[in-house]
Amino acid sequence: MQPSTPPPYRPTPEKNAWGAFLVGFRYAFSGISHVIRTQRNMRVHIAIGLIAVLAGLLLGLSPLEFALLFVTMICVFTAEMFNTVFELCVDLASPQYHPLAKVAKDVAAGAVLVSAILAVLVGVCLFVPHLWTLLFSR
Ligand SMILES: Nc1ncnc2c1ncn2[C@@H]1O[C@H](COP(=O)(O)OP(=O)(O)OP(=O)(O)O)[C@@H](O)[C@H]1O
Repeated sequence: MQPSTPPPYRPTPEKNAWGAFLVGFRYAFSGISHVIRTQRNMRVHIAIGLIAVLAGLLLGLSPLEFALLFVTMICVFTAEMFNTVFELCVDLASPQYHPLAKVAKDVAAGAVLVSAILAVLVGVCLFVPHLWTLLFSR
């Protein structure tokens, strides 16, 4: 028996521009929720981000320092989200083992690692001076 091919994707047309705009948000939130539910690493990134924000509040980071912290956090979150996109696309295109599939997934995972290293470096630059002042200045 021939495997049945799924029907082609046809987006449902929205009645008006506002409807299309709001539906776009719904899809985007559904994507964010999917990554949080399915990716343990994403939950770890969020937890570390929240701890960093809390530490920033306690140590009195400046607005500019907070801006840098938020930019760095979003870099890590988006890297993890794109990593998930690549994993899903690779699994869709190549469910069997393929050397190119391996390279694609490894590079995507490498991008998350690079962004996480950046976050650690930024964290050190932001927090160490404040901790230093707190601990050693009288
Ligand atoms: N189709 C494939 N062909 C070749 N190698 C693959 C394939 N799928 C996965 N791999 C290899 O296995 C590794 C882990 O892949 P997997 O899809 O399990 O990602 P993961 O990092 O474990 O995902 P998650 O973030 O969901 O934990 C990839 O980095 C890649 O080296």
